[in-house]
Amino acid sequence: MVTAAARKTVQKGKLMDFTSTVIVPLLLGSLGIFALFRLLQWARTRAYLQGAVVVITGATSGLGKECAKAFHAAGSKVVLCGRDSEKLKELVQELCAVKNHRKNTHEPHTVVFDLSDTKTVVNAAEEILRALGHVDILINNAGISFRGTIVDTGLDVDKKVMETNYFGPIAFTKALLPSMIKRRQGHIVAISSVQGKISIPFRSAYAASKHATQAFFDCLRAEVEQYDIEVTVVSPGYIQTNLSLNAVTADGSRYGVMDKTTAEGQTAAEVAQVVLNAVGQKKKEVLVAGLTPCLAVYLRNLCPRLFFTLMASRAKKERKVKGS
Ligand SMILES: NC(=O)C1=CN([C@@H]2O[C@H](COP(=O)(O)OP(=O)(O)OC[C@H]3O[C@@H](n4cnc5c(N)ncnc54)[C@H](OP(=O)(O)O)[C@@H]3O)[C@@H](O)[C@H]2O)C=CC1
Ligand SMILES: CCCCCCCCCCCCCCCC(=O)OCC(=O)COP(=O)(O)O
Repeated sequence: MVTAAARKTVQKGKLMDFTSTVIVPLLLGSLGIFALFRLLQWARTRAYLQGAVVVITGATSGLGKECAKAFHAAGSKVVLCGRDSEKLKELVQELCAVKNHRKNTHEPHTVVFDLSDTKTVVNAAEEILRALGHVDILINNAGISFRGTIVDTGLDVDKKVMETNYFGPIAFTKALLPSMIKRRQGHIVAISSVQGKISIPFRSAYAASKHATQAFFDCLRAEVEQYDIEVTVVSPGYIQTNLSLNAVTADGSRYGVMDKTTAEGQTAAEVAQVVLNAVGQKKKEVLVAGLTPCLAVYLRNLCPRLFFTLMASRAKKERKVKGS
């Protein structure tokens, strides 16, 4: 007669057998496949970026500066664009100082121009093509933000934000696109924002420019697929940069406040790494934000009425705080 204790021992033994013959090999196998997949992804990204000509706008600070460091370290030939030649020179020195420790890095190029002046944008694109022959990856990163009520904001301010965040980047993209089409090769990145997908009060010009960016680059992606040109739209949430400090206000003056949300955002280096991986993996779009902004994006699409109510109450609260 088999006792209950003996039956239990047999069952335990079978379970251990099953664990060691099925579950453990399955787990190890999955882990191995995952590690191999990540290794292949890493190797593909490295091969894609090594020696690639990568043009980055707004390289003088924040996310653009960190992208410059990340792509330079990955072995790309970075072309740093900005308005301030001194800041660009300092960045080149910083990158070249790191170069001594790393193989396969290239001396960065710099191009000085203002994105809000379309003529200089086209000249800059020509200058880059003359100097380097082609562009593999264009990262449209530069931008400014805005704080103000719609009723108080002059149209010149709306235009300034649109010129910098929308018309400048699209003019630059259009100027470089024919050479990419000719080579049937290229990758265009637009740094948009969560506010390219949802609009929050007192950011009208900024949210409008980012919605326009999203729309333009979505159209572009579809139109250039036949030439094997990639388009990646990156939509970050708050990043610890000078964006809010440099934001323009209703009368065109500088906002000059480091918002708490910005100060508590992700680091620019973290987001730059996400941009680099998204490029390497040829992602079509990436939302790089915390849970609340991501939920807000879904809410806007799935339950717009609730989203609009939340935004109206946010506007009311913000007005009360400012006493206006
Ligand atoms: N910080 C955040 O919370 C978020 C930022 N983003 C986006 O990230 C991008 C980078 O911004 P971020 O790094 O945060 O902000 P920063 O203010 O730190 O950097 C903005 C960059 O854009 C450049 N720039 C501004 N205006 C012009 C112009 N007219 N012509 C040429 N360059 C110009 C600035 O140059 P200069 O040094 O000369 O001023 C600077 O290099 C922007 O597109 C922004 O909308 C998206 C989501 C969140
Ligand atoms: C089911 C629960 C849903 C919860 C939804 C709550 C909705 C709350 C709104 C949250 C708004 C988040 C806004 C995020 C905006 C953002 O990340 O923008 C990034 C920027 O571009 C920052 O620029 P700014 O100049 O505005 O600092």
